[in-house]
Amino acid sequence: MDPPRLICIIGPDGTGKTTQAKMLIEKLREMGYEYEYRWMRFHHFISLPVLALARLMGLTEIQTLPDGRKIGYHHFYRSKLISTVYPITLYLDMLLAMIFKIYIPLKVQRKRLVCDRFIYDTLVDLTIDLDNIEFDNSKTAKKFLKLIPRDCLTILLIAPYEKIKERREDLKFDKYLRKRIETYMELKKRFPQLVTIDASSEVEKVHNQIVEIVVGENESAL
Ligand SMILES: Nc1ncnc2c1ncn2[C@@H]1O[C@H](COP(=O)(O)OP(=O)(O)OP(=O)(O)O)[C@@H](O)[C@H]1O
Ligand SMILES: Cc1cn([C@H]2C[C@H](O)[C@@H](COP(=O)(O)O)O2)c(=O)[nH]c1=O
Repeated sequence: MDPPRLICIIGPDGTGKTTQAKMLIEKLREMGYEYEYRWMRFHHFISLPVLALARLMGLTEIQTLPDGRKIGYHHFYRSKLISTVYPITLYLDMLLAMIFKIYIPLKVQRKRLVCDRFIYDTLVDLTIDLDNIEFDNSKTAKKFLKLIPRDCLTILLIAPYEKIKERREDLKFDKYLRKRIETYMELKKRFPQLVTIDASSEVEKVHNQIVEIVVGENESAL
């Protein structure tokens, strides 16, 4: 059977999504399937003025790391206005991104796509920004979820905090990494359709597991 035409790899920072998405595209190409890469996080267009306003209101904290890199935190739960308006504008941005980056290529151009991050990651980002663990149950979250095509295969890469910290120096400074991992664990419970892989093993092992899920055990040796 052909692999699904839309494959999404989601999960906390540093779990290997980009690495695995690229390896999967290469493997599928060798098998005769042309897939395109899509990065599906942070589409800010309509939400941009809201982000700017939030910054003016002092709701954005910027942490500068010893090497000069910066990590931004959104404390949007401190403002009723921003915590109401931001998810709606982000939804509209996601809708636009879905139309141009996913629906048209998938349905009109008949392309095959591997996404590095997807709508579930945006729900996790919003859960953290709004400090609302129930966000994925909200009306807005349901609207986001409705954007997901029915035949989409979503693979969640998960790894323990200590493992992720080893891989990416900068992430040990991220104040919300633990909370982010916990939020993905909650997501996994709520959405059993997410295929979860322990991403703490070596790159090739994780890759083989993904290939097995995508093309089925017998065909992966092709
Ligand atoms: N299974 C693995 N074992 C060890 N190191 C890995 C593994 N997968 C990825 N890495 C390394 O971990 C780092 C992060 O990987 P990658 O950028 O693919 O993760 P990511 O989930 O896309 O991260 P982010 O979302 O923060 O961009 C890279 O240096 C990569 O080489
Ligand atoms: C892969 C990719 C990344 N970025 C930027 C956006 C963020 O600042 C970082 C990390 O994003 P990730 O989702 O955690 O990988 O990289 C980008 O602008 N475009 C990309 O294709």
